[in-house]
Amino acid sequence: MTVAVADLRAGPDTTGRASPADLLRYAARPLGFLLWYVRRRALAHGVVLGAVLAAVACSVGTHYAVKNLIDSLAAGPGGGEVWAAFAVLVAVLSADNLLWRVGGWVAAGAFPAVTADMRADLFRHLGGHGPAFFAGRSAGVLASRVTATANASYTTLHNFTWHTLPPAIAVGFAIALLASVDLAMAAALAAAAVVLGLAVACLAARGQPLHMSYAEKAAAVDGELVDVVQNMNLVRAFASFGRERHRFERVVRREVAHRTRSLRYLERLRLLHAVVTAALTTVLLAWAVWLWEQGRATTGDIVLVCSLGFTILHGSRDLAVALVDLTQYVARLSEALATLLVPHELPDAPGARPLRPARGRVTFRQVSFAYPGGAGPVLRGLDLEIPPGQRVGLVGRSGAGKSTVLALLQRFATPQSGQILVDGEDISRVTQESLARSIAVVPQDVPLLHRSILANIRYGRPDATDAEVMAVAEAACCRDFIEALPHGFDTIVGDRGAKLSGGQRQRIAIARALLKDAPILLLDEATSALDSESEAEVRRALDRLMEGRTVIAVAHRLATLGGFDRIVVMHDGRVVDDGAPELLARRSGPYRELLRLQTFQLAEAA
Ligand SMILES: Nc1ncnc2c1ncn2[C@@H]1O[C@H](COP(=O)(O)OP(=O)(O)OP(=O)(O)O)[C@@H](O)[C@H]1O
Repeated sequence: MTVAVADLRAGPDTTGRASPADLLRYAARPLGFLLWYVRRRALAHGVVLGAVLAAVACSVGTHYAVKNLIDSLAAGPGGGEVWAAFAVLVAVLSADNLLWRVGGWVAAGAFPAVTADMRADLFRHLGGHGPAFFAGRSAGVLASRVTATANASYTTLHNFTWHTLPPAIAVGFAIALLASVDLAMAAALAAAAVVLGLAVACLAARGQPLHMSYAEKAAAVDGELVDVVQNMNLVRAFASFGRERHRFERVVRREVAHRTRSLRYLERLRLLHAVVTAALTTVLLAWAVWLWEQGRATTGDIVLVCSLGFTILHGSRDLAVALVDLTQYVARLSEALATLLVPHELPDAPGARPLRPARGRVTFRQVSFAYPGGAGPVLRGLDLEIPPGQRVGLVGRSGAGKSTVLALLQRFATPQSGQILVDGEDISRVTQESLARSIAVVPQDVPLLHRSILANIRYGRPDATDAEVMAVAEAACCRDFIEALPHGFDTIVGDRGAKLSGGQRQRIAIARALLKDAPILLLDEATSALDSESEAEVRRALDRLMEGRTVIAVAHRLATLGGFDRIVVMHDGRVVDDGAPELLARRSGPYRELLRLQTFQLAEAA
């Protein structure tokens, strides 16, 4: 009973979530995908189906009840037959109306709930992808595909239940009833309806590539729009809005042309069906009158034959139109699923365990790595051993592979050979969630969600109390500037923190990392884009954050590594110099060369 009630409930179904493997089975099977979600709410959809079946039976039965009434009237007054026939007609009419409404009421909960389940599962599936997946795709296209899946599923269910199923059942019932009057006529109409239905379905299927290509072009419009909106500052800075407008209009024109081609194909099909239906209706009417002239049918029979004949012909027309529309919705669903249901690049290893609470020892053992499709190896047998609590500055020329070291440690990609260990555990054998909990990152370009400052800091530990959030904000030197904002901690930061300065964003990231309290801290150019005033504040905040943690900091400016225990110089994917900064500065080698170069550049700039 609990299951049955849950089945009728709206909102995402969190009990029977789809695993990535479940979802991927349906990447090329849009109807199977939809059916899978319908089955998860079998009771509700069963009620809708039952109501539609019964309602259509009543609709068709109405014709028979009218024939009965006419025959009773023709027999003349007397007896209670006329009123009995009248009562049957009223009962069938009322049941017809009521059953549609029962179906509508249950469907109003069930269909949106299916789309909620789908969106929840697709969102979860998206979350399992690594950075490489998102780097290669537009955020706008991905977001719009999730919405498109839900919309296409809803319209498919709606169309099937209210526009495809009823005429299909009506045609079946009507042919069965007609057979009680004239078997030959019923057989001929059945044959015509089947041939017509099949012809339209075949032609409709042939239009699938047209609908698919329209769906792709529609997705491209969404992607283009989001890309430009996200980069509006860049567009303005280069005074290129006019150029972007032309580009957008071109993409929209292309989408409109494909949409028109797809719609016109459907219109041609409808026209073909209308012409054939008109011809069949003429034949049917002539046949009915001929039967009456022969005295082989009563007046009521003629009325029944005519109304059932119309039901069959109009039903087959409605069915054809609905089927044609359905192919378009299924094409949209298919296109969206093909974009979204891509296997995860880096799933957890089978039987992966959570990383034990770590102290922060980091080991790279003979790690070699090349990006897929990249120019060649980026890391070549890299060896690096960092004991817990050590502060290491990673330096070297641009392209040496520094950021790649940080990316591999977070398991954004897997090395082709070698091992990366945290506290002695191979990170490819532990769950990615537990690894992420052990590492805090402060990057140069701080990602912030379009939420309040409080929510953004609390992201580091969702169960932190307000007092704990205030404490880390204080330690990260951001309390003063936050409290000076009009809404203080409740200020919404704007898209990706657009309402804050670079230094303010950086300090919020530091507060967030303090709250996370992970043993390993990665700093990726955390102070490179700041002026000296905000850099001093960020430095103070960073010093507090670094206390007692293993730190790996990628830095271009060697001056930002003051107070570090160790410097590792990378060149061409290898470690070429390694030691305490004072030691490296004293002896000739790659570090001293870098130091000399930067001192020279600074002097020149001065
Ligand atoms: N996602 C990627 N796909 C393909 N190649 C990449 C990718 N990311 C980086 N690379 C390449 O790998 C090499 C090393 O890049 P990496 O970003 O690790 O260097 P880096 O030392 O951090 O450089 P910088 O100091 O300029 O940030 C570069 O040649 C770069 O072009």
